[in-house]
Amino acid sequence: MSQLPGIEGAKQLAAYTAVDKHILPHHKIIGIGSGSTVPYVVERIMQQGTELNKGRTFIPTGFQSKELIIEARLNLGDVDQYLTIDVTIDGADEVDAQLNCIKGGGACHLREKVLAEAAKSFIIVADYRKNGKYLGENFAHGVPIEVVPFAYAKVLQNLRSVLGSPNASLRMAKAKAGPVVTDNANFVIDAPFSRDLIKDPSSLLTKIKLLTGVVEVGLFCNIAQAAYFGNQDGSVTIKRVEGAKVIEESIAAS
Ligand SMILES: O=C(CO)[C@H](O)[C@H](O)COP(=O)(O)O
Repeated sequence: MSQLPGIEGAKQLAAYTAVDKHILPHHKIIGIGSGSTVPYVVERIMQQGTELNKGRTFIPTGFQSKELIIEARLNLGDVDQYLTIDVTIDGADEVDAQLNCIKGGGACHLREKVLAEAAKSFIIVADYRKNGKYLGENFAHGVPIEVVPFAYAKVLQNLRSVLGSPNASLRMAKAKAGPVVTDNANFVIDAPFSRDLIKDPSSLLTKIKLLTGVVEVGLFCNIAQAAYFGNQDGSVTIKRVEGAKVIEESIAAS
């Protein structure tokens, strides 16, 4: 299905397959996530045709996806107008066996979580590198935590000395002197945790969220209904919730 080589091909494959399965003609309000996989989601949605898309509204998770929606000439909305979204499709930095995710590599996880929770179905698209058994297995940068700027030093201290993340650090900008500033004018801390501390991500999420000054945590627990991973051989691995279980299946390369 994908004509692109390597990792880009894997991202495109995941995105195209997820759109084909989850963005159906009757879906009118659609959440668009952030990152480098999501442009392929928008590409595939556009391939569904102008006629279908003119009756739809697309809600972005941040500046990047807003630009994608505008450039594609799709109808733009916001989550304060549409409290219920039919489907949100987004990327992830890592997904575990239970479909818990680390998100926020692009510092958009506050809006991403609002749109994920507002959606009747929240679907992840990623390349094979993000498909793990437990969180922190491959993604070593840590859990992204959005904080209000004036509280960042205190949150850092608490993460290091109370919650057991000695290497927690303020995310610094690459082409600007100073910290990364989110779309909500906040800072981001990246907090790596040992396997022992992250093995119950819901409990860790609660502890981090209770620190005063924390706005949102990039741990998405029990929110995703399915994750699509494009593989190097052109196949797609799908993990999806069925009842109380997560089922894993594969679509062979076409
Ligand atoms: O959470 C995110 C942004 O905050 C992204 O969805 C995540 O970083 C994955 O991005 P990519 O598709 O580039 O791997």
